[in-house]
Amino acid sequence: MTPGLANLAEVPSEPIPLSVLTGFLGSGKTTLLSRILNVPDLSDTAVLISEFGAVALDHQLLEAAADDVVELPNGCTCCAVRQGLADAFYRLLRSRQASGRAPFRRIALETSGLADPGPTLYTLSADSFLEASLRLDRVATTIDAVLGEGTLDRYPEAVAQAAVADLLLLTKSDMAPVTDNLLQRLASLNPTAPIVDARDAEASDLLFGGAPRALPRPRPHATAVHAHGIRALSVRLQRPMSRLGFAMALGGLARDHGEKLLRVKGLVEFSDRPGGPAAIHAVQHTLYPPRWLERWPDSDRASRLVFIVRDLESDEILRRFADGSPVGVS
Ligand SMILES: Nc1nc2c(ncn2[C@@H]2O[C@H](COP(=O)(O)OP(=O)(O)OP(=O)(O)O)[C@@H](O)[C@H]2O)c(=O)[nH]1
Repeated sequence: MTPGLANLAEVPSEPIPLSVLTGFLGSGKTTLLSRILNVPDLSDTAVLISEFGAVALDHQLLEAAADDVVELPNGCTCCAVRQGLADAFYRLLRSRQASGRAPFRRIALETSGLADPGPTLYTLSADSFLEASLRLDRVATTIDAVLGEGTLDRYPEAVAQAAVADLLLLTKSDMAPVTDNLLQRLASLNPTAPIVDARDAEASDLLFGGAPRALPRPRPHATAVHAHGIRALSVRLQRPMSRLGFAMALGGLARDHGEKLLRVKGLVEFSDRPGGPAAIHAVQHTLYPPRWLERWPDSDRASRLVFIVRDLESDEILRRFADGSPVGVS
C-alpha cells in the first residue's frame, strides 16, 4: 500500500460485499458485468477493472452506469501489480468517504483475462484494512461455451480461473449448445462450484447475494487429464485428521512442491474441531487460513480435496495425508 493511504481511510461499519469476476480473455466478462450493473437493485456498485495491456478499453466498453469505475491499466493482477490493486481499493474507499456519502453497497472487480485470481485474493486477505473493509461475496468465472474446452486445454491461467471459482458462469450458450464434455471438465476441475448458464439466470443473482439456478452436475470424470502436464486429483479422506496433522501435510506439500501445486481447494472435517467443516484454499506456496462453515453445503459429508497439479505424482500427495486414509481419483 502507498504510505499514508491507510491513515486516510476508515473501516466501514459493515464490510462491503466484494465479488470478483474472472474468466479467460474474451470469455464475456465485460458483457456480463454490463448486464449485471443494469439491474436497478444493484445500483451503487463500484467497479474495478483490471485489464491486460497498456491500452485499457473495458471501462469504455462497459455499457452501464456504475457508480464509480476505477481502471487498472496493464493489470495482470499478479506480482508487482498487486500493490496497485490494493491502492486502487484504498482510493475508491477513501474518495467515497471524502464525499460524505454512505459506503458503496457493493464492489465488483473484473480481473484481466490472463489473471490468476489467486494473487488477487491474497492481496485482499493480506491487508488488514482491506480484510476488515471488504467481505468476499464470491469469485465468479466466465467460461465460453464455444471455446471453453480448447482454452482449458491450452492455457493454465484458464484452469486456475475455473478451479478457484465459487460459481462457474457459462457464456455464449446462444452460439452453441453447452457440451457434456465441457460440463464434465468443469465438474472435475472444480467439484464444488455450481455451474450456471448465464443466459438463463437472473442477472441480479450472478455476482451478488442470490444463488442462481445451476445446471445438473455430471459426475467427475475419472480421467481428467489436461495439457501442459496439468491434471486434477480428487482426494477423499476416510478418517478425520487433526488440524496439526493436516497443516503439516498440506504445508509440507506447498513447501516442497509449491510451484507444481497450482491450486488446492476442499472441504475438510477435523478430529479436534467439532462442528462444521472448513473450506480449505491454497494457491502454489500460499496457504489461506481455513474458513469455518457452520454446516456441510450438501449431503456429502466426506472430507474432500481437489489438487490441480503440474507434473506432480498422485502418490506424493496421497502419502502426506496418510493419517486420513486418503483415496484418490485422477
Ligand atoms: N453471442 C454472444 N456473444 C457474447 C456473449 N458474451 C460476450 N460476447 C461477445 O464476446 C466478445 C468478448 O466479450 P467481452 O465481454 O468483451 O469479453 P471479456 O471477457 O470482457 O474480454 P477481455 O476483457 O478481453 O478479457 C464480445 O464481442 C461480446 O459481444 C454471449 O453470451 N453471446
